[in-house]
Amino acid sequence: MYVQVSGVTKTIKHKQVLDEASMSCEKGKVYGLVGPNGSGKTMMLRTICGFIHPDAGTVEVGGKPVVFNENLPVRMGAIIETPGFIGNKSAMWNLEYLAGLDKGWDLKETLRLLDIFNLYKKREDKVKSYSLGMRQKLAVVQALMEHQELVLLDEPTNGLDKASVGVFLDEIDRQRESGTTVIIASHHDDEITQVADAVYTIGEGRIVDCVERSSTVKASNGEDAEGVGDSAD
Ligand SMILES: Nc1ncnc2c1ncn2[C@@H]1O[C@H](COP(=O)(O)OP(=O)(O)OP(=O)(O)O)[C@@H](O)[C@H]1O
Repeated sequence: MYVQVSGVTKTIKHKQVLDEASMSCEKGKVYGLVGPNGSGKTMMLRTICGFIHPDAGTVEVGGKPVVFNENLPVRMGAIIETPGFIGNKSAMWNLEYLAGLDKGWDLKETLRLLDIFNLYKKREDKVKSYSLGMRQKLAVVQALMEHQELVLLDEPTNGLDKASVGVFLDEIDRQRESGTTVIIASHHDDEITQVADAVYTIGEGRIVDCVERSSTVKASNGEDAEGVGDSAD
């Protein structure tokens, strides 16, 4: 498995935000992560990034352990929480700045992504002049522009118009074809159903279900069961 989260438990300020949560993701597949507000979707993504230190359990990406503040997944792009762009600088400046010295950054790919999301002509405009949806699309461009192996997206279509959602879903298909593993946390079930190879459901910090598009259910504990919608535990 490319991503392996095993029995992660985390308590923050006396609240258990993850409760022995486990999920696994194959390379080159797209996963949905759904669940009610406060169920732990963002916490799960932060755990995979190595942004939180679990009280128990382990995370591995690409066969390497992810350790808080030490070993973070290297080939990873993400939108987690509100994307932080510098408003007084142009979109292009922000993308180049965030790309830093990463050898994976690809100008041609970045311009292609700006183009498909209708931002190409506005790439030299200051980000503070961008609308909410435009900023969100810029964040998607930033998460995808470096040919990452793993992309984690928290509510990536928030604020996007219908046409832009379509462009986004097509782009995720393209990412899958190029071998990227994508995990999308979302409340938009219709979009997730359309694009994901498998959908994990989280409730009160526990992964409670995993439904694969092939209609075979594979529980997070590794057991197989037949039929869509069966519980994972
Ligand atoms: N810094 C924090 N301190 C204490 N509790 C927190 C903190 N951050 C998140 N939580 C709690 O962790 C739980 C999981 O939050 P999380 O943000 O992962 O939920 P979510 O599923 O992403 O929700 P939403 O759909 O609203 O985005 C919630 O109960 C939330 O109140």
